[in-house]
Amino acid sequence: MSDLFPLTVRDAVASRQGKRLVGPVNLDLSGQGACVVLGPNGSGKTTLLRLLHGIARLNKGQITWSCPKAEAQRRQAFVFQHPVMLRRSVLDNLAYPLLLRGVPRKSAQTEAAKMAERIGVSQMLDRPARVLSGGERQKVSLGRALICKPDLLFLDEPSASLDGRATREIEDILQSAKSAGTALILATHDMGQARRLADRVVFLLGGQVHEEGTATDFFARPKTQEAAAFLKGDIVEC
Ligand SMILES: Nc1ncnc2c1ncn2[C@@H]1O[C@H](COP(=O)(O)OP(=O)(O)OP(=O)(O)O)[C@@H](O)[C@H]1O
Repeated sequence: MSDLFPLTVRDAVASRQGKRLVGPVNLDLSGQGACVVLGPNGSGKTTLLRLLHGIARLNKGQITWSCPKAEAQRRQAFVFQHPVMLRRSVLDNLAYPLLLRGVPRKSAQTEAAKMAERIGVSQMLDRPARVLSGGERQKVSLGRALICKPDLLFLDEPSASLDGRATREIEDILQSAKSAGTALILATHDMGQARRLADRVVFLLGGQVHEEGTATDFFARPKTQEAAAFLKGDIVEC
């Protein structure tokens, strides 16, 4: 299997109704560890993640992977801020992506039960997924994304509106996915989470990459006034 990374973004622009939402963006990501995308509300974090994953339309520029695009898309998954649960049990929600890939039901359910163990939902396998709490839904959605062993996982605000314990559980799952070799690209407003998970940071302002670098450098020595102000918790306008 060829490499998915590096990911190369050249002069990428997304516009809607005559308004430029993102771009031009230039980025090179190697795919090691977690890249955290930071920026004020409306700076383009969600749009950038969706562009990279191929679920938002690119108006100009190029996004290229080191393997063919269809293969790259098969090797990625996306966890949304508000996960949609299928009208099925927790077990069947977890098994679903494997069924879509042609894995026989019995094997898919065996794998789903193992994943449930890993993400801490094995006591609720038969429960309808739609009655789960926000934190439980987010864990199932993560399990559903990880069950096909993606090389890259996108996450858009994975623990927004979750409490400390649920956030910690989500981060534990992410840390172990990261250790197992899954690259993460994650948008978050939670600066504690960014500091705990990030290996690299991309800081967006007004739809453009304002600053980018290692997490150590970004948090200790931001290069721009705007990033320094953002880290201090000052209001930074897009
Ligand atoms: N389909 C669309 N049509 C028009 N404008 C859009 C569309 N999608 C997003 N936008 C606008 O693009 C800008 C960037 O939105 P985006 O959701 O990517 O930002 P964000 O950084 O993720 O924001 P937040 O932190 O509030 O979630 C915003 O001004 C938003 O209103």
